[in-house]
Amino acid sequence: MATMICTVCCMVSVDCSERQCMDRMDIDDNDFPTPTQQTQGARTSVGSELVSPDGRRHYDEEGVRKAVRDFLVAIGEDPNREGLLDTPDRIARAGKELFGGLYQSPKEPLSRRFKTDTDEMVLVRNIELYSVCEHHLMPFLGVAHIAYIPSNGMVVGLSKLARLVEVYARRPQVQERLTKQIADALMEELDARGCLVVIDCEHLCMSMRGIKKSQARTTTSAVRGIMKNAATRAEAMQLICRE
Ligand SMILES: Nc1nc2c(ncn2[C@@H]2O[C@H](COP(=O)(O)OP(=O)(O)OP(=O)(O)O)[C@@H](O)[C@H]2O)c(=O)[nH]1
Ligand SMILES: [Zn+2]
Repeated sequence: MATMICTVCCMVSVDCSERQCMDRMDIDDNDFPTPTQQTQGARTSVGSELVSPDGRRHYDEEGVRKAVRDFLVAIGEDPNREGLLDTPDRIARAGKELFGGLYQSPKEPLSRRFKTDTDEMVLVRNIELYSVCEHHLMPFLGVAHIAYIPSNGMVVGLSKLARLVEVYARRPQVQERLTKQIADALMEELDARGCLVVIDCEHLCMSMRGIKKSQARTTTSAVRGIMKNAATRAEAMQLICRE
């Protein structure tokens, strides 16, 4: 029996259609490991290959497994002890989620537009965000707030804004670039008349190592188009900052 795998969210599921993922392909059930394979030590996962939108790079699961084994040896651990035996494979699979955005395009969430009869501001606040800082490969986490002003009434589903955040957060990142990329995608792919993106995060590389300032929060913003207008920007900021 054929199974559907979504090349957007990588979920193997019939539920995928409910997630409104747009780009799916048929694969064969035999491409997936059996339950037995999944629970064996030092296992090898067989699954969907992640390929970047331009087709130039793919996610090298075996390469990640080898690198993690080498890393464990380098820190003085024994990759063959029981607790670590599956770790290279776990990280190889986790990496597909954490860095899956490298294999997605902002076109995916933003292409399913629909028309409304208003060009007023749309704002989604407190979109949970987990990313990985490119300097230390440690998590940074917090929230994104996205406001935009549609043109000709063309909007996207609200969940697509959160999906857009995922596309750019699931990569080695710096917070400034993440903020800018989201704003640029809204202008280019959604053809918004203006947008404001505000991101507020804790960086674990500042909390659990180095300077160890766990209360520090970093806020970045990017403003584009007619949202640069002082009154419009102030309105958006007021809506974002309300309790
Ligand atoms: N601007 C910016 N800096 C970041 C981000 N994530 C991590 N950093 C910073 O990247 C910098 C890397 O500094 P380096 O001096 O190269 O590395 P380091 O010796 O580990 O630095 P310390 O964290 O100060 O110990 C640190 O100051 C981090 O706080 C980010 O999203 N944006
Ligand atoms: Zn860092």
